[in-house]
This record gives sequence, structure tokens and C-alpha cells, in this order.
Amino acid sequence: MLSIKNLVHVYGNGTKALDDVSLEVPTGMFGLLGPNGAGKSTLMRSIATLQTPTSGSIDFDGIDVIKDPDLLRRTLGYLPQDFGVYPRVSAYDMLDHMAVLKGVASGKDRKATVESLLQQVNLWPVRNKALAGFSGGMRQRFGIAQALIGNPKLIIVDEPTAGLDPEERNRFLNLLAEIADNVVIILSTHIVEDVADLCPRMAVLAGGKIQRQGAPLELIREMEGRVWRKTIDKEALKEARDRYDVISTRLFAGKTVIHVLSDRRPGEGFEPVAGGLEDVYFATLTASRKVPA
Ligand SMILES: Nc1ncnc2c1ncn2[C@@H]1O[C@H](COP(=O)(O)OP(=O)(O)OP(=O)(O)O)[C@@H](O)[C@H]1O
Repeated sequence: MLSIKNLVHVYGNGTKALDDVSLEVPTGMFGLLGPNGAGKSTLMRSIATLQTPTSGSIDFDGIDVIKDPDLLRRTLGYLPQDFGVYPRVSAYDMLDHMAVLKGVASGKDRKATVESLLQQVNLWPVRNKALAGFSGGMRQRFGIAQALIGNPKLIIVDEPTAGLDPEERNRFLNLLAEIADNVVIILSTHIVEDVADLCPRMAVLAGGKIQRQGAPLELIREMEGRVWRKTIDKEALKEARDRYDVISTRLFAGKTVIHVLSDRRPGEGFEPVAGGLEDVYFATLTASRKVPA
């Protein structure tokens, strides 16, 4: 269990990226959903011991993460948002090198580790190819392989599916689902479907604050009967926004489809829709913007 209490992070320029964040993250897959600039990477980097928060505490299975970062690093796997350079070395050699850095000293252990990880992430057939020539999906699978060296109990993946095509995304998410037994995996993303597809627990972070948390299905159930849809001309959007609690808009066949949150039918031409996680997310963001800072 990962337990975060009252975490605050203020950058040198005065930006308060985390504002009293408290979270309990159980074993399994946990989705941290938030728009760009919400503070997700700041939170991920704080948990991964890459930066020290201004105040607050992080505890993982009895390890005081802020006081004892080295202890956490032994049981941590991290796939950063930006994995950085992809050198002209083969996947095999790079993974072997990273295993050395992570302290897998014996050559025999390393061979076993590297081989089994390459198989697990389905990169065995291309193990001798240079990482520089890998596709986005292959790179992310390599990223997971390196994160899994040393059997970590806490795995952090920061926006891993951004830029992947649907097939690669699927493959990547399936891989995450397979390793989620007995470990804590935090998936930070701005893609609602990533969370809907595979996270039994989630939180929405916006403006540095946790706006909502719970099980996606429960959060969706809480909105039952409160989401309404109407198709309007795009010229009517401004008026609709003034009149209703519009949580999302999208174009469909040249018209604008709005989703409105309301306890009863908001007006003429509205039909009820079964809300999804996207509605939960957008409603949460809309509500968070209304709160004066
Ligand atoms: N090193 C830094 N110095 C100053 N401000 C920063 C720094 N890093 C991030 N910020 C600011 O902190 C806030 C949160 O940024 P963060 O990168 O954590 O958000 P995010 O949710 O990960 O967004 P994104 O998906 O765009 O990376 C933003 O306002 C950002 O501009």
C-alpha cells in the first residue's frame, strides 16, 4: 500500500504544483487522471524519489520514501514520461547494462533476468536490433522491461500511451494488466480510456489537487440519471454554456453534441445518456474550475 499524506510541492518560481495531495493506493492498477499541467509528473517524480516535496509524507509498505529514498529505489520501477535518448545499442545490451546499474551483479542472474523480461514484453525477436530504430510502442515495452528489473513492488508509469497507435496502445495496456498482480502500479495519464479499461481504482488530479477518487464504476454510478445529451448548432454553444452545466462538447457529423449535468431534464430536446468515465472526468474538471483559487 502506498500512502501519500498532505503532499505539497512548490517550485522555485512559486508554482504550487501539488496542493495538499492525499491518496491511498492499494495493490493493483491505479489510474491518476488529469489534464496537462495538473501536477501528475510532479507527483510521479516525488514518489519516484527524483524530487523532494516541500512538505507532506509518502509511505510505501512501511518505507518512509522521503527519509529513505534509497530503500524505496530498491523496490521501485519507473517509466518516465520522457525516457530520453534511444542509443544505437541493441535492446539486449541496453537491458543488460541497466540490470548492472540496478545491482544485478552476477552474469548468470543477469542473463536470466534480461532474457525473461525481453520475452515478457514481447521484444525477444528484436532483441538484437538497435533501440534507435524501435517504434513508439516497442520503446514503451522496452521501458516497461527496464522498469521491471529486480521485481519491483511499486511501478510508476507516466503517460505511457501518449503517441501510441491503437494496436500498440492495446498491447501495452495488456502488458501492464498482466504484471499488476501483487504490485502497486500507478498509471498517470490524460487519456480517460486507459483508466476505464484497466484500473479498479483511480483519482482525478487537477490544479495540483485531488478532485475525486474511487472506483471508476462507482463514480459512474454516482452520475446515473444526471447526464443529458443534446445536439445543437455550433453557433448555439455559447448560449448553451451560459444556460446549462455543459461538461463536454464534441462534433458529430458537423453538429455539436453537448453533455450537460443536471438533476432533472435541463430543457427541450435533451435526452438522458448513460454516463461514462469521460463524463465523470469532464464533470470533475468543470466543477474544479468553478472553485475560486
Ligand atoms: N521545474 C519546474 N519549475 C517550475 N514549474 C514547473 C516545473 N515543472 C513543472 N512545473 C509546473 O508545475 C505544474 C505541474 O506540472 P506537471 O509537469 O507536474 O504536470 P502534468 O500533470 O504532468 O502535466 P503534463 O502532462 O503537461 O506533463 C505546471 O504548472 C508546470 O508548469
